[in-house]
Amino acid sequence: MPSVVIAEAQSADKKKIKKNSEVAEMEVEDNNSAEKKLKKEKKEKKSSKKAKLTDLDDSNSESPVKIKKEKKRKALEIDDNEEGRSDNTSEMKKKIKFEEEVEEKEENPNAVSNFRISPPLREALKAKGIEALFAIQAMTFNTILDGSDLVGRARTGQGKTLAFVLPILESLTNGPAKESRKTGYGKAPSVLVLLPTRELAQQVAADFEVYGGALGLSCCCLYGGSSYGPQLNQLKRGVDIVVGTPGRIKDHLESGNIDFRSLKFRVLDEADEMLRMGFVDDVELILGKVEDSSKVQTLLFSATLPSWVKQISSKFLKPDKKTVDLVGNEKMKASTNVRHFVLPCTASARAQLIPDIISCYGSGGRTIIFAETKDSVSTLSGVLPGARALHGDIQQSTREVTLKAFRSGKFSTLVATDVAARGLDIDDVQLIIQCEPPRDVEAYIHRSGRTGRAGKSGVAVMLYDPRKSNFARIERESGVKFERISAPQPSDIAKSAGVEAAEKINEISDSVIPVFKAAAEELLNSSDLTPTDLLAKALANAAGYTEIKSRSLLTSLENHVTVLLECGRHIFSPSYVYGALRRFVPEDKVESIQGLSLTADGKGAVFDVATQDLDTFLAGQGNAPGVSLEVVTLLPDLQEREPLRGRFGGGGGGRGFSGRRGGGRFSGGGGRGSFSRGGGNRNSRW
Ligand SMILES: Nc1ncnc2c1ncn2[C@@H]1O[C@H](COP(=O)(O)OP(=O)(O)OP(=O)(O)O)[C@@H](O)[C@H]1O
Repeated sequence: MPSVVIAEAQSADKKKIKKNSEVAEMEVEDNNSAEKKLKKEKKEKKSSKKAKLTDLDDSNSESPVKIKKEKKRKALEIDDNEEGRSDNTSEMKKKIKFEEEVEEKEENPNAVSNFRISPPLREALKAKGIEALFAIQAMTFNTILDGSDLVGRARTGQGKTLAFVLPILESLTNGPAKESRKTGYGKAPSVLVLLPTRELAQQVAADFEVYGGALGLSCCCLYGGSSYGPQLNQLKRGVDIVVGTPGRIKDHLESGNIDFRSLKFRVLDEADEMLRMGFVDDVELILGKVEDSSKVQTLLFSATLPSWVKQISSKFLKPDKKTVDLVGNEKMKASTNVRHFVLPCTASARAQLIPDIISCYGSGGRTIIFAETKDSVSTLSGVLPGARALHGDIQQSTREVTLKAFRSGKFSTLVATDVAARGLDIDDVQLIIQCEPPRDVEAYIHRSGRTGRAGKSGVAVMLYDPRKSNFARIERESGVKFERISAPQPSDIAKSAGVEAAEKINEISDSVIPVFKAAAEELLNSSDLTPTDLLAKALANAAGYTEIKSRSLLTSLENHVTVLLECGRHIFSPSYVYGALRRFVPEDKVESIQGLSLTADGKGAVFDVATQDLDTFLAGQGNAPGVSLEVVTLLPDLQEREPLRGRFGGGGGGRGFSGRRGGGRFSGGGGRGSFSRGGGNRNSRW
């Protein structure tokens, strides 16, 4: 049988789901001979987010299409019966309501009412504002409810959690798992969900509590860093669903606190991350504890599917498992609801620059900043006004308080390690800032996926140090086409702050005038400035500005400008530029330039110079025939840099590239070996 994979071609305002057999890397075979590839095209109206569906397998279930046709037929029947009885108002009302329902369903085949979702669950969804399923949910619902193992893949923020929560709950209460499900005091769990981080486990458990609670099902969350007692009590009383992180679940298993004999479902969410975090053995041990896996349905959901997922899925999922892949071979792997920017910035300029990026791109919402190490998270959160830190060394209870406060809007800037990159779903995160390119493309996809969720839009800004970072690989592998931007200039930000301050002046009560008038007159009389200039200063003061500094384009340093050097011939190496500068600029000034980069056309080089040294550079050029220097306000296209090769080594004795790249970015230890989930190493990443 051919493999069946559903891929989604998604654009900002249109989703198209199509069959794509090339994507079938996963060797997922659909052995159902009655498999129907039901292509369903639905014209999009009004807003954009309705997906075109290809039903995977509706051979023995009521498909949305069937339901819709049935309802339409019934509506027409009522129509016929109603002829000549137009005075029967209650019947008429019924008819109108019914027709409205039919219309709604025709308009959106993913309407919740088109699925086998029972009324209490429907109500619970409605209370959360969910009236229709997202594509990944619609495409997996019947498959899961009808008993298949499944690998599900969709971009970040597309609703993978409910894609397994809803059919599992229906199966336990109204579907195949209902009969054999254990009930009563001390019942063993029917569902096990494994997640890589504590925060994620709590988030998924909260969904099970809300929606499972509506059906009378109980859930407990088992994660490290919290006391065993309450978890043990819950397990003893009996729960339907266990959600947790591998380490703690393993501990409970080994202590004999959990019994898997009644298990009906096991779910691996963000399984790639569990392996990356060193949970491989724990995960395999836990999954292996299920004695008869033929009686258990296994589901694996992820936003990214690196090749090793094949191993896990072929080891633990049944051979006739299905795959629903809404990303597939699509070039763009990251969220398409997000605008992706890159901005050159050195580590030392970050703290100055980030508040301005937030002003420009934060849209007044929440911002998450990702830094590579716990140390840099602590440092940055300490210097950014109103920011708080989240990383693996912070006590669990504090982590929970911090996240809760962030969710509830008590503060709006969270600085975190990758502990917050996966799965976290926080409302109104408008902006993601990454302090440097992450080491792998998956991390980029997950970090930037904390915004632009559930159909909303967002912005992701990735900072990079032009001397040592290279984002070409991330761009290539994620399919993201980065928009290159320069640092927001303080003058631009101050301008908009000035407009706001001026607006506020109009709101100030006239009662202040008599009190401040004498001081105002005194100021006018004693100053050489015009009233307008004085008022401008007053506005600056009100907006919190005492001076305006310029910011360079390459390193985003304040009080630096970016200079373009050309010499009428091709420039092959930075050392040539250093050599040229030494002909007319003192050595210490040459040493002080920052971010030297060659232009893409090879005809020039750009570098940042301290504003106070600019005159020395410009005046000196007269002594070097053929060399021209010019301050630029727009960065030209630059040559890409391979950070780890010695291409720019040597530097002609100047402050060359090689000297600065010494320690590399991750001094805490290279490669995957540096991941530590136990904490302790302040340079480690979690
Ligand atoms: N059918 C729906 N209608 C409206 N909102 C929904 C629907 N399904 C899920 N959501 C909301 O969408 C958001 C994202 O869902 P979820 O966290 O499951 O995404 P995800 O695909 O798991 O993302 P990630 O890969 O980042 O973990 C959540 O806030 C969720 O409540």
